[in-house]
Amino acid sequence: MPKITSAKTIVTCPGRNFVTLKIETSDGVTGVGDATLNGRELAVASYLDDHVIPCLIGRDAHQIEDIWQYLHRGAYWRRGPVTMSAIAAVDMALWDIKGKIAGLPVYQLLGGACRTGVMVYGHANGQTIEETVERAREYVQAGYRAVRLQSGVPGLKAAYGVSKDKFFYEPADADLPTETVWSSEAYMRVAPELFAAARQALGWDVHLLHDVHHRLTPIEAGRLGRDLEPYRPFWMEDPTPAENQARFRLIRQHTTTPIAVGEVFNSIWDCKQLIEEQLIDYIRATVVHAGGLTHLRRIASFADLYGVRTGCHGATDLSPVTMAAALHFDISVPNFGVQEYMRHTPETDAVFPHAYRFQDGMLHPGEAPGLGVDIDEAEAARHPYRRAYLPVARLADGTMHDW
Ligand SMILES: O=C(O)[C@@H](O)[C@@H](O)[C@H](O)[C@H](O)CO
Ligand SMILES: [Mg+2]
Repeated sequence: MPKITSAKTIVTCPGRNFVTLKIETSDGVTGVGDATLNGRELAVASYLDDHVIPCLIGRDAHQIEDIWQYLHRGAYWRRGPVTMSAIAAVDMALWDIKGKIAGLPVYQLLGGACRTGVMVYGHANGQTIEETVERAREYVQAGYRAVRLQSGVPGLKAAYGVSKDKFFYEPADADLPTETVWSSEAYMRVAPELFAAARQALGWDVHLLHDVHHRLTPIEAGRLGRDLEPYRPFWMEDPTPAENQARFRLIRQHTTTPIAVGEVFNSIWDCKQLIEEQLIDYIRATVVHAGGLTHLRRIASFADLYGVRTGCHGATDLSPVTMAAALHFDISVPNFGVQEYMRHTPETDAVFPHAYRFQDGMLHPGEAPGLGVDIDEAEAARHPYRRAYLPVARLADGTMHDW
């Protein structure tokens, strides 16, 4: 059996920080896992280096479930984004190793393909509605079947999801958190106008998505959902903070606009009530922050009981290792919805060579054994860590709000 002989974390910053776990076995087979937690990267690297890796050495790399249970139960202190991202990285690397030894792409080990490819959505954004719709048109012309729309808000210097760069979006932009000012009132006026303009320009054959990014109260979210209904959004994402899952009952009472939640979740307990009360339509939890493929499959199976579909997070702060692992998950689950695909920069892709390819609005994980992604350590070493924080948001009167 392939024993784990060594493991290490690799921190690199090709334009933004990534933490990668690399595990080596007695067979000489290696596997990689993403351990990136935007703005808190070194916490996960330390959790792995100082607390997890010593416990891995000598274990049977094939025992993915037992190692998962050992790291989850054995820590005593359970859950949380740092812990579950570290466990996720181990899980991804062990599935990578298992696939390489079996000579099969991981999706074949997960039950095989349930679809020909994985529908993805791109990110159209702009300072104005016109700019955003123009970007969306470019995504449609590039073959995307689904596009997220995020525009600036008149009167606000910055709005979530609006990038200075036309194609790439990276919110962790400063050595200390950038302070932004938010107005829900101004935002709630412009979002329906954005969707009206987009439907007018693009028609009905493209899925349009939107990320509220945790910023509204439940009743405001109910109002926004109702205002968007004429434009049939594919989903309204993160309408309100989800620590209290019961908050979503009020939104559900007021709108049929589909709801997606979960990119900040790290375990099934964060979404159990949302799913069993059918308060959401898509679960956004992803491989790197929700305990890896092993735990994410449990969440997807539970969601399937209630007709909730997957819609995994796929922002640039999730490395190509997560994107590769997510595609093996996406193509193999029965209740797949859509996969976010915020493309990485060429600089990042050079550090993480990968097999997945975009074609006709879809990604496919490829047929390489394992996850089909690796880390070029020499290239990674060229990009030293650089501290970066996500922004924070305050209201005009200084009250802390949700970014
Ligand atoms: O839906 C999304 O992609 C966003 O919510 C992310 O861009 C999110 O802001 C970042 O992943 C935070 O690091
Ligand atoms: Mg989001």
